[in-house]
Amino acid sequence: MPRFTDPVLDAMATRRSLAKVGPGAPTDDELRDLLAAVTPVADHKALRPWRLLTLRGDDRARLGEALDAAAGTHREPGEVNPKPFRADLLIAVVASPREHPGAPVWEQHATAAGAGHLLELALWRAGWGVMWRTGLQVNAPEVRALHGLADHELLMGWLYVGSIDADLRARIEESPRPVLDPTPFLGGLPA
Ligand SMILES: Cc1cc2nc3c(=O)[nH]c(=O)nc-3n(C[C@H](O)[C@H](O)[C@H](O)COP(=O)(O)O)c2cc1C
Repeated sequence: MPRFTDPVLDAMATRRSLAKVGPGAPTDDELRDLLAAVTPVADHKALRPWRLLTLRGDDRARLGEALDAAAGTHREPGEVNPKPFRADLLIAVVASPREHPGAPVWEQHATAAGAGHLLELALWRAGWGVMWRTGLQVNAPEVRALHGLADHELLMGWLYVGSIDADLRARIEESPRPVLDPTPFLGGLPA
């Protein structure tokens, strides 16, 4: 793949999700610093229709219990749902739209999704491995209640964040994935 000389375009072109990440995660202070690169997300009427929640430590066991309750999964005593433990930090991306005559809810969801994507890229550039995950129970009542969502809010999933082994990172950067054919993505108005 031809590499972009512009570092932002290069980061966008070479980012990839990592299903397996190692221990460690950015602190809330580090996240706040990265948010300076996220808050400029395109936002019709500047409604700021999103917020983030960090889940660490035992929060992940609580998430596992909520997911199990939502799915009707029963486990043996002492057994926990392992899925939320795939990373030390989960960042819940919450769309938090409001009624506005000039910016319908779908546009506000688009802004929240944009914030999630920018944060994913910012974390990647800061050296962290990230994967955005949802699952069938993402907006189940038990899961929504755990996150304290209001009725109008939507949980857009969690960014699973952890460390990347230096060798893996080097391998990824040395062998970027093939570029997708841009043709299907670009068109004009039908005649
Ligand atoms: C909103 C959203 C939810 C996603 N949920 C899942 C998921 O639950 N499980 C999964 O394997 N991938 C999920 N993905 C896809 C991965 O995050 C990732 O984009 C995909 O594996 C492709 O990898 P790439 O980002 O390196 O191209 C989701 C992506 C988005 C944007």
